[in-house]
Amino acid sequence: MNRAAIIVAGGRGTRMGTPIPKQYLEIGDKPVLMHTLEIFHKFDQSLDLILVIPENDFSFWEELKDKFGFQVPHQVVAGGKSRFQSVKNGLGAIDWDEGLVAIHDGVRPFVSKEVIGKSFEEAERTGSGIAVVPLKDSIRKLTDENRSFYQERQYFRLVQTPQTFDLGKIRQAFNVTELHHFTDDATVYEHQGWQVSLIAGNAENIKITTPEDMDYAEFLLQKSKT
Ligand SMILES: Nc1ccn([C@@H]2O[C@H](COP(=O)(O)OP(=O)(O)OP(=O)(O)O)[C@@H](O)[C@H]2O)c(=O)n1
Ligand SMILES: C[C@](O)(CO)[C@H](O)COP(=O)(O)O
Repeated sequence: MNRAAIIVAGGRGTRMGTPIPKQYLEIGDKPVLMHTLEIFHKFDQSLDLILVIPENDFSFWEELKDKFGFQVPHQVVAGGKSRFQSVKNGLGAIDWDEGLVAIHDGVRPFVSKEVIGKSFEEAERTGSGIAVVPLKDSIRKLTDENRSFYQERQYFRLVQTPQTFDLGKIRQAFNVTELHHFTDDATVYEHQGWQVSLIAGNAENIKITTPEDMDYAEFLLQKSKT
């Protein structure tokens, strides 16, 4: 069965606030994005890897690859104005029609190989495999009247990536006008009336988003080496 992974890194990292977008910041010995590509390559060396970055960053990425001697084979595709558009561009770059595709945030370098494997297995079985984790904190729902209500947290999950799909189905799902609530790929798939299948993610699989995440990322990297 054909298998690909689209690593989306077409964002600007405004919440991180660094002059260089967060996907290119170094943790340990190399940029975040290189750690992410490496884990997918280690998972399966025959996986087609598609990296989506802003077109303006293409030459910068070439410089980074030279500087860090980065050898993981991958195809580079231009990002879009939103994550939805970046994923859509990535889907368009796959040159086969039947198989499975994992969609993963470039800024989640600590996904485990086990989670990637489970997401592919579930997508092969049911059409989709979405990594999620339980909540650790209590949660409250806010209302427009400035009130808040208790919610039963066992009915909620935090959604991660990878989100892995049957390629034909996810291509069909992305062939729609973008809606504001399409913050992830599961939501786009679900918009077709199809139910998504959840799998257990790993707690370390954080999305590097704000400056304090960089310190935690360094800690996680060191921990993974011990
Ligand atoms: N036009 C975009 C926007 C986001 N992403 C990617 O989607 C992932 C999750 O997005 P997020 O963490 O929100 O990244 P940014 O959009 O870069 O961050 P911010 O919202 O703080 O600007 C990231 O790997 C990001 O690069 C993308 O490929 N194309
Ligand atoms: C896809 C995602 O990482 C799942 O948690 C998340 O929805 C991306 O959201 P963002 O608005 O791009 O930060």
